[in-house]
Amino acid sequence: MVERNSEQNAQDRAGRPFPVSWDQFHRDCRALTWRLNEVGPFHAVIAITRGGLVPAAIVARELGLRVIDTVCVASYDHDKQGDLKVLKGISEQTAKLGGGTGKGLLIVDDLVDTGKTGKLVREMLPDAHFATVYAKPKGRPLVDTYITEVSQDTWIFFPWDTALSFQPPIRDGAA
Ligand SMILES: O=P(O)(O)OC[C@H]1O[C@H](OP(=O)(O)OP(=O)(O)O)[C@H](O)[C@@H]1O
Ligand code: HPA
Ligand SMILES: [Mg+2]
Repeated sequence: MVERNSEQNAQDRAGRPFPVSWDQFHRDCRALTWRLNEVGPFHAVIAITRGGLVPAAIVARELGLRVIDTVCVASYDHDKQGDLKVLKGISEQTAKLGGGTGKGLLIVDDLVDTGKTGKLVREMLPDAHFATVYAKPKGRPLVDTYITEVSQDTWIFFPWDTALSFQPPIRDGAA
């Protein structure tokens, strides 16, 4: 029997794998921006770190926005969610642009899963527009605009978390 390493077991626990390449991610971010372009204009983009930094850079570039702030939240240790910790909120300057409630601000994250992170940030900025590239059913009601929905038991593997590696043939048990 083939020895399965701990990373493979972690992926099994995480459910159906959905690997996303840089190319695909860029395309999905551009598709998201086409939708957001109909909704704006926005004063600033707020990335939920760290995953939101990548789509926020692409969306900001496409929308011509140069004011970019962050809300720094930590919760997952690989595929296990712990308590949410807000390590940094938005700056006073960005808060002013949003009139204190986030009006005209665009919050961007890579995905919503349970929706816990999105809920926390929405509470901080109730009138902001919340956009994600991917959405799972539990978190989807929190998002104003997203591109691709995946099932709750799917685990999305982002290109910045992965590397090319050998895959066994499908008939030999590859996912
Ligand atoms: O809807 P939820 O169940 O709250 O999960 C979604 C959040 O989880 C991931 O971030 P994570 O906390 O893993 O940090 P990271 O962005 O630094 O990877 C992802 O980037 C979202 O921000
Ligand atoms: N992929 C990567 N990070 C995540 C996910 C996911 O499906 N859900 C919560 N954080
Ligand atoms: Mg995140």
